[in-house]
Amino acid sequence: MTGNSNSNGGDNSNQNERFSHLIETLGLNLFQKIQKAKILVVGAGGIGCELLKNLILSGFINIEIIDLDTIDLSNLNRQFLFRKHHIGMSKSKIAREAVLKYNPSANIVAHHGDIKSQEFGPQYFKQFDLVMNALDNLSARRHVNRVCLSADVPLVESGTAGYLGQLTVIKKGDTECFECVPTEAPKQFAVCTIRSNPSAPIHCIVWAKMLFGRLFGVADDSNAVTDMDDNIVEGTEEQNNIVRDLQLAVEKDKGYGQWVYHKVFYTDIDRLARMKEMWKEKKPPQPRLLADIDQELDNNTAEHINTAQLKDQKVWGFKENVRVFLETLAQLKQRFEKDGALSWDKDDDMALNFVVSASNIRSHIFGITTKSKFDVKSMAGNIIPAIATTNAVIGGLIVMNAINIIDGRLKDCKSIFLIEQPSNKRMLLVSEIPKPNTACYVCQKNFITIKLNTNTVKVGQLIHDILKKHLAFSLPMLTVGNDLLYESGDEDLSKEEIRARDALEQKVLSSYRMGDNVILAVEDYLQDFKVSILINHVESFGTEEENKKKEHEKWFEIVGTATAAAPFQTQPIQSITTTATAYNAVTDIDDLEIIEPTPTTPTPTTTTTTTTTTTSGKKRKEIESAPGSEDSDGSKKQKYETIE
Ligand SMILES: Nc1ncnc2c1ncn2[C@@H]1O[C@H](COP(=O)(O)OP(=O)(O)OP(=O)(O)O)[C@@H](O)[C@H]1O
Ligand SMILES: [Zn+2]
Repeated sequence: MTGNSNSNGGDNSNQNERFSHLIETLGLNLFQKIQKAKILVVGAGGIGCELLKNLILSGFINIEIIDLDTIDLSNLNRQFLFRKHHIGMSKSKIAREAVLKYNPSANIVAHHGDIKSQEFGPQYFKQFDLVMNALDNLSARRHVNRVCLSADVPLVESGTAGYLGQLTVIKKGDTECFECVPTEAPKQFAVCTIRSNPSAPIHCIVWAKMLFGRLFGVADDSNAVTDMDDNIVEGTEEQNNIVRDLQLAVEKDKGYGQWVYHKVFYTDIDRLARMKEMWKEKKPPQPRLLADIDQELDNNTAEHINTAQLKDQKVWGFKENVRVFLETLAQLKQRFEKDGALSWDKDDDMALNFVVSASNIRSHIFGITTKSKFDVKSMAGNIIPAIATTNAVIGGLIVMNAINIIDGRLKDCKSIFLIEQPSNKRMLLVSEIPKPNTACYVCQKNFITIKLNTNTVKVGQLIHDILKKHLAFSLPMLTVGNDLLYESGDEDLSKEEIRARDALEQKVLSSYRMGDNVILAVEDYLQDFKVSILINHVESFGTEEENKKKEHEKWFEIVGTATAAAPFQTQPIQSITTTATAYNAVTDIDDLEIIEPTPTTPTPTTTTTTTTTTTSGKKRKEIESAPGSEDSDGSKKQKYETIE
C-alpha cells in the first residue's frame, strides 16, 4: 500500500524563500544537493517521527517512509506526529500527512508495509541516495544492512534504549557493516542464582514468575522452583539421617495459601539456610513462619512515607506483601481451577500482584531491597523506558550525518553514542566509523561453518532456527552444487510443492544431502545476499550436566560470524554501555527471561566535544514478550504501553 506523493514536487523560488535561513547556513550548493537527494526512512516510530520532522525542516523534500505498524495509544507520548484520533491508522501515512504540514510542497511517499517484503528488494533501494533506519528490531536492521550493501546505498543506522542512544553510517567497502561486529545476545542468569542464591531484586522477581508458572501454569523443568510436598530440610535417604519439616503438613491442612507460603518461605528456606558452606561469606536467608508474622507489627513504614507518591510506586511493607500474597494465591487458584493453566502476563493485575508480593517476601528473607509494584512490573515485563529526548537527540544527529553523506563527505560522518551519565562532562561519545571487519561473513568473506549433529537436526530447524533466526535470512534458498534443495516463500510454489517442502523440513540433514563436510550455498534474493556454509557434524556439545546448567541445551554452533577486529574495547566502565545495547535491548529479549547487559565502553579514536540536552519527561515502553516468540524473524509485532 502506498500513500500519495505530493504532485507539487517543489517550486524552487518558494523553497528558497522558505529555507532562506538554511541556505545561509549550509550554502546554496549544499542546500540544492539536499533538495535533490532522494531518501528512504525505515520506521516511523520514536526515532522515525523525530527524524522525519528534522529532515523536512532541514530542506529534504524527496522522502519515502516505510512502516508496517498502526498507531497505538501508547505511542502518543513520544511519537509526536500522531494524535489520539489517529489511533489504529497507518504510522507511515499519518507521519507523511503530519510532516507535509511543515512543507506542503515536499514529495513524500508513504508505504504501509514490511521492509522485508518482496516489493522492497535491492532494485527498490537503488533509487535512493541514502537510507535511514529508525527501526526497533535486529532482524529488520540486518535485512536493511544487507540490502543496502547489495544496492550500494549508504545507510544511517540508529537505535535508542532508555537513556542510551547510538548511530553510525554504513557504506559498502568504506565502513563496517551492521553485522561486522555481532551483537551480543543478552545474558540469562544462572539457575542456581534464581533457585538458591539470589542477590538482587531481579533474581527474586524471576523466581516469583517461575513460582507462578509452577503453581498455575504448565509445570515443566523451566519452572521447577520447588517440589510442593517435599518436606525434607536436611539429610539424605541413603544415610538415613533425614530431618523433616513436619509443620508443612499442618499448614497444608489449614489451606492452600498457608501451604504454599510455608513451603516456599519456610521449608525451602530452612533447607537452604542449613547448607552452611553456602553462607560462609554472607548472611543466610531467614525462614519466616506465618504465625510469627501475624504477631508482629509491620514496622516497614515505607508505605506510609510519601503520600504524594503514586499508589504503584509505594513499596509495600512485609506484612502487606504477605497479605497480598495469600490473597492473590487464593484468587489465582480459583481461576486456575476454572480456566486451566494460566500464563503470566504483566498486565494481569492479579498475576502481577502475585509476583510483586512473592518476590518481595523472598527479597526480605534474603536481605535484598524490596521493590514497588511499578518497579517490579517494569523489571518483570522486560520493560525498557522509551525516552522522547533520547530519540530527539539521536534524530538530530542522524540528520547531521545525512547531510555529510549528501555532501559527499563520508569522512566527516561519525559513530556517536549518547550515554547515560556524563563522561568528562560529555554526554556524547563521538568516534571515527570503524573500517569493515575483514572477517565479516556479510560484507566481506561470505563464508561460515555450522557445527551440529547432522543425524538429529532437521531441515526445518536449520531453516527456521539457524538461517532465519540466527543468521537473519528472510527467504533462504539452499543449493548444493547445482541442485536446489530448498526454496522459501510460498509465492512461486504450488500447494503440492509447499506440502512437499513441509515434509522435507521433518527430515534430518544427513538424510537429505546435508551431511558432514557438505558446502551449502544459501542465497536470499530479497537481500541479494549469498553465503557458503560448511556443515560440520558433531555428536554433541558438552556433557548433559553442562547443558542443564545453561538452561537451554546447545545444539549448534556457528563459526565465522563473531570475530576479532572489533572496533570497541570491552573494558567495563560504569555508565557506558556497549554498542550492542541500544540496538538490541529493545529487540532480542523476547524469548529471554531477563536481560543483564554487559557494560562495555566504546573507545572513540577521536573525540570531539558536543553538547546535548539532558533527559526529561521519562516515559516507559513495554515490550510485549510472548514466550517463545520469535522476534528475530521480525514477524511478531511489538506493542508499547505507557505506565503512568
Ligand atoms: N520490518 C519492518 N518494516 C517496517 N517497519 C518496521 C519493521 N520493523 C519495525 N518497524 C517499525 O519501526 C518502528 C520503530 O519505532 P519504535 O518507536 O518502536 O522504536 P524507535 O523508533 O527505535 O524508538 P523508541 O524505541 O524510543 O520508541 C515502529 O514503528 C515499527 O513498526
Ligand atoms: Zn560486515
